[in-house]
This record gives sequence, C-alpha cells and structure tokens, in this order.
Amino acid sequence: MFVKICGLSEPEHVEVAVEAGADAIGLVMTASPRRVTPSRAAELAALAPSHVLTVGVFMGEPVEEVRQAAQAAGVGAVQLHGRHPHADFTALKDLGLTLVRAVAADADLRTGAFDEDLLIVDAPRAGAGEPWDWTAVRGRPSGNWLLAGGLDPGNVRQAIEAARPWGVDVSSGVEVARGVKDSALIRSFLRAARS
Ligand SMILES: O=C(O)c1ccccc1N[C@@H]1O[C@H](COP(=O)(O)O)[C@@H](O)[C@H]1O
Repeated sequence: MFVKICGLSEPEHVEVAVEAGADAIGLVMTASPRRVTPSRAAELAALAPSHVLTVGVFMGEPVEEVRQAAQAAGVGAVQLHGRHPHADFTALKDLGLTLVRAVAADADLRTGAFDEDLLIVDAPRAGAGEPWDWTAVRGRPSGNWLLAGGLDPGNVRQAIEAARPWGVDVSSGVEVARGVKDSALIRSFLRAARS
C-alpha cells in the first residue's frame, strides 16, 4: 500500500513520516492553511531520502507559476488538484517530474488519461477532511491510483476495503488542528494503512 502524507510544513513531521515509512510527502503550494513557500518546500524536500517522492501540490495556478514553484522547490512530483485541463499536464511534461492528477469521483478516472503518472481520487472539497462514499469508486479507476478525502488512522482500513485503491493520501486526518500535524497520528496512520 503506497502512502502519501500531505500538507507537511515542519521538518519534524517530514522526519517522522519518512521514518514511519511514507512513500510520498506532499508540500502544499496553493491557498491553504498548510501552504509553504517554494523556499520552505525546498528545505523540507531536502530532508526526504531519494526513495520518498516529494510532491508539490497546486490547485488552479497558471502552469508557468506551477513550473517556477516546482523548480524552485526541487520537488520530484507535481500534483495538479481539481479541474486542470489536459493541456496543463502536457505543458509540464518537459520538467521530467512525476505528474499527479487529483480529482473528485465524477471526473475521468483512467490513470494516464491526461498523460499523468498517478491519479488521486479525492472528496469534492480538497483538504477538508471530509469522508465520502469511498465504495462509489471501487473498480472504477484504472492503473495506479490513491484514495484521499477524510481518511484518518481510525477509518483508513475500512476505506481501503471499500475502494480497493493502490495507495492512500491523507492530510487533515493526521492533524490535531487545521494545518497542525501530529507525529503520533502520522505514525498511527501509516501503521493502520499497512496493517
Ligand atoms: O491540503 C490542502 O490544504 C489542499 C489544498 C488544496 C488542494 C489540495 C489539498 N490537499 C489534498 O487534499 C487531499 C487530502 O485531504 P484530507 O484533508 O485528508 O481530506 C490530498 O489529496 C491532499 O493532497
């Protein structure tokens, strides 16, 4: 089970996520209480070993802005969240980074349909910690895809059984307050997702 811990903004939490076995960490560079600047994202990304994918998360920014921020941060992947057109993914191909398309369940759920490498199927409201009907996507996405939206250490097993994803992605469910991550919750989430 591939696990991405998203919305990290403190070095301590990057270290905990890595040590607990996260496959990817997300650094939010769009409007959010979890937002980090490209230079802060670069500091955090530098703490992750090469086997951990560092993902810059964007939503609605013009592609040139995404390109500059991703390069300044030195991330290994770009996540375009929401209704980005296919052309945005095409325009970023030459960066040579892993491209991640994050959408709600009413979108095209074929991984690679927009030339992305990885698909995330999320709740309608991104990063809000709202559980949704995970059974609705079971068997629908093709290829490698992550389930997101309202996951936490207490429900991630049930969500995996409901949707059968290749991986999971969490932000709010490992926080003690909006935008404030918690080391114990990060560890519990990873344990539960892999149990
Ligand atoms: O985390 C955010 O604040 C965020 C903002 C804008 C776009 C995406 C964002 N995060 C993504 O939301 C899901 C996790 O949501 P949840 O909080 O666990 O319900 C994940 O894909 C994040 O990358």
